[in-house]
Amino acid sequence: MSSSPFSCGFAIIIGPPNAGKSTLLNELLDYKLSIVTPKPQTTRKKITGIYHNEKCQIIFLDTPGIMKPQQKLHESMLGVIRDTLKDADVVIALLPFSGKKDFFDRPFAEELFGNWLKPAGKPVIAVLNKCDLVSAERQEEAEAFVRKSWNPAAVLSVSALKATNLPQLIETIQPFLPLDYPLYPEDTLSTAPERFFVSEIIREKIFLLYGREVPYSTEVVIDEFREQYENDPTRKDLIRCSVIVERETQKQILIGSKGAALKKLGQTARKDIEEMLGRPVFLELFIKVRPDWRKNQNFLKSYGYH
Ligand SMILES: Nc1nc2c(ncn2[C@@H]2O[C@H](COP(=O)(O)OP(=O)(O)OP(=O)(O)O)[C@@H](O)[C@H]2O)c(=O)[nH]1
Repeated sequence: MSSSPFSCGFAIIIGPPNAGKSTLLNELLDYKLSIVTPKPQTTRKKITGIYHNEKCQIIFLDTPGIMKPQQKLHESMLGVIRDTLKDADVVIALLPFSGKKDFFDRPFAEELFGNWLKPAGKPVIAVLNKCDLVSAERQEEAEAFVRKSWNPAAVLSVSALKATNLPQLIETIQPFLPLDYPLYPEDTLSTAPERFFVSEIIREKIFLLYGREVPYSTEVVIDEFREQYENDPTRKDLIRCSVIVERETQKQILIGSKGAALKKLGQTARKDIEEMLGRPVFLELFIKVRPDWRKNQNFLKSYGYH
């Protein structure tokens, strides 16, 4: 633990799908870094978000939700989580209140603490999210239960959605950060490149605009990102993306009748991309069918999953 007036280090947020990790990160950083949608498993790559205040700098490593490996994509996600755990100074175990009889998914919590966090040997802060769904009494019961069952370094109930107890969360994390100097300049929100956020915005729009199985079968690849506006403000930046799907029927759904759905996707994504970049862009989307890409190791590699 650090007793220095300034501290800095890496925190990993780990929890089940839909626990609220992206919401928490976005709320803490007051900026839309990782995508947030109501469907589980929308976060597929590690994102680094950086929180600053006058006392600390916390470099957050976001992870995909933990789930049973049912297909190759999921195995690769689990690998990302294991690797990210090694880099962390402190672990935020995010358990969402379920609103049901049990406080939260107990078998999952057993597995998380027993199989993942104990072997990793890192200090763990148990953060019980979605506390807006339960009474204060129930929060206290749940906190006591977590302390007794797994004895983490700290336990705290928060609501990422309503921004409840978030300053307390920062204060709880701070003593576990080992460095006494910041690793990044104060205005750095994330080290991930702009093109990563562009693809995340497009993926978010696909999740929001299309129902059924389509979003889960989709990957977005940036083929070209030509920055021309800075040198010549009469020319917009050009972004060419491939939207990869598994089947011809999914391609038809993405395109929609007379291309209407694809047009809407392009328009809504472009608006957010321009807002994020602070400059105008010309966005081109190409839909490509790659049968069963999620089961193919070569495709997974070429899309950045290792
Ligand atoms: N009531 C309530 N809902 C929340 C809270 N935090 C997040 N949610 C909701 O829970 C859902 C999932 O939130 P995300 O932030 O996408 O969850 P995630 O853990 O990043 O999900 P994955 O992408 O599956 O890993 C969304 O509908 C959020 O609005 C909270 O504090 N209270």
